[in-house]
Amino acid sequence: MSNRGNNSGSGTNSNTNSPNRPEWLQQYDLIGKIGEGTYGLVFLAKIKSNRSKCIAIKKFKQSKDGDGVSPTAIREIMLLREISHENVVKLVNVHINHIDMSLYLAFSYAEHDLYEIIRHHRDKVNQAINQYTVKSILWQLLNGLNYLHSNWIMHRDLKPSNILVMGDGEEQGVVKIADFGLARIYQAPLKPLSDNGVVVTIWYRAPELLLGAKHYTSAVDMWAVGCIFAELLTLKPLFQGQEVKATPNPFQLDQLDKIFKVLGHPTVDKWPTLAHLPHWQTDQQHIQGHKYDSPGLYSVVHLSPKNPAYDLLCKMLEYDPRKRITAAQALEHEYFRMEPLPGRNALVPPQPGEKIVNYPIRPVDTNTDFEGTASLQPAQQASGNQMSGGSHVMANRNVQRPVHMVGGMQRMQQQQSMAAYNLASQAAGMGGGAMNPGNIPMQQRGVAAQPHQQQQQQQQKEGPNGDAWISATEVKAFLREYEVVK
Ligand SMILES: Nc1ncnc2c1ncn2[C@@H]1O[C@H](COP(=O)(O)OP(=O)(O)OP(=O)(O)O)[C@@H](O)[C@H]1O
Repeated sequence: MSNRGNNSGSGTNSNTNSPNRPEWLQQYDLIGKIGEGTYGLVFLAKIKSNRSKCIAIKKFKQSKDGDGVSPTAIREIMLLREISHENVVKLVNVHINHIDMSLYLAFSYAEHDLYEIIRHHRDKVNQAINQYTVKSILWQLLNGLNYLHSNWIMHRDLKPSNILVMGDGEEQGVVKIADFGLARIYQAPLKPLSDNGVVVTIWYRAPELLLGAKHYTSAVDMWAVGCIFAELLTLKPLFQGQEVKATPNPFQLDQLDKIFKVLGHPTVDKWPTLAHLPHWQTDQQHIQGHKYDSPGLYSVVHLSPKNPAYDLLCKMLEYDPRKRITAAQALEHEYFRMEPLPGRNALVPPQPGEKIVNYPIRPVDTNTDFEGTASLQPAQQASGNQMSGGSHVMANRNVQRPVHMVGGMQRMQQQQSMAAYNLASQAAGMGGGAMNPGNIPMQQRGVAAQPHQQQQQQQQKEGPNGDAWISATEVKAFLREYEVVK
């Protein structure tokens, strides 16, 4: 068993303990880079005091103005710290390096994500994901989303790489939504289409967004869930539009074209507010003249129109956002009451004796440190992955690993059990993690100069490298002050 969490290998990034590292970093062993997104890099680290615990640290790039973290970002982060639900990834710590005002968010670590799981089935094993796993993933995704939506948090960028699945351990096979609310930290209504080479996908984007809706709702997330559901069934993205880059315009002709080809062109009859959308006119010029010979969604996803899975999918892909099914309604759908019933461990094999799928663990680039630069030391073995000295471990994407069973079948046998599970998850509620003592960055955009004494206090509390903890009390004080001076 090559569980990253249980491995005590010494594969840490050599720069972790360098004297130039921020003080807070001393509590982690930085293993290496695991990914890169629009807003920054994601790293795998272990907590020194508990080396069985892995953590994913997301380093955010500087904001466009290069002047640090905005008050809005601080607000959002405080909110994210209050979020606690089994199907939502936990934000465990927040760090700011005062030297360059870079922001680091530490999340609990998940070994798998849907992007890799789907890719594995499509490209490696050439076999559909079993029904039980699809249903369990979907149920947990909806459960997490229902919690976020009930707390007025929209994700706005749901896609397979943001849906994490826990690897070996007590939480094996539990689905966690990642990356929620982060777009707002950078005050972007929608993520940029392309920013320094990282491709941002529009495949999961709802039609109202593509048509320029300014006031959109949590229904945009349900559209994305529909697209992900279809992809779990077919292993292919449902609407694979060609992105038009270098424009802030949300109107994405090809993406809309791909959607209309499958679902037919929307009509004002079925979606009355359609005509008010800013790009409806543009759509008229480019698309409305087209005749779409819609093949029907069922033929694309290979489901019978009578199948409850198909019914649920159609309700998620309803054009009119006001008619689109909500997460709470979807959880009540007949699909989840039929065998196989969904369960907490989405990765357990459907039937005893059935083939277990060995999903690869995340590849780690141990040569990249927090600055995104190569470390001076050759890479070492970080976990179950065999890492060759000095070489990039990303090549190890295909390392196979057995998926181990925890406590045998953990499926919910009855609908009541799932309801109980739901309640238990909800009971975790807005627990609110304890805040760390310390300081907050005061050099905020648009904020009047801080009183001298306050600045001095801040300097005293900072670590030698300008790093600081965010404390709830001080952030609140800061926000109050900001509101006064605004
Ligand atoms: N908590 C986590 N545990 C393990 N891996 C994670 C975690 N959070 C993110 N990742 C992984 O890190 C990679 C990069 O994530 P990130 O969210 O930065 O980018 P993205 O989702 O691919 O793109 P974007 O930021 O543009 O939406 C992804 O493969 C993602 O699955």
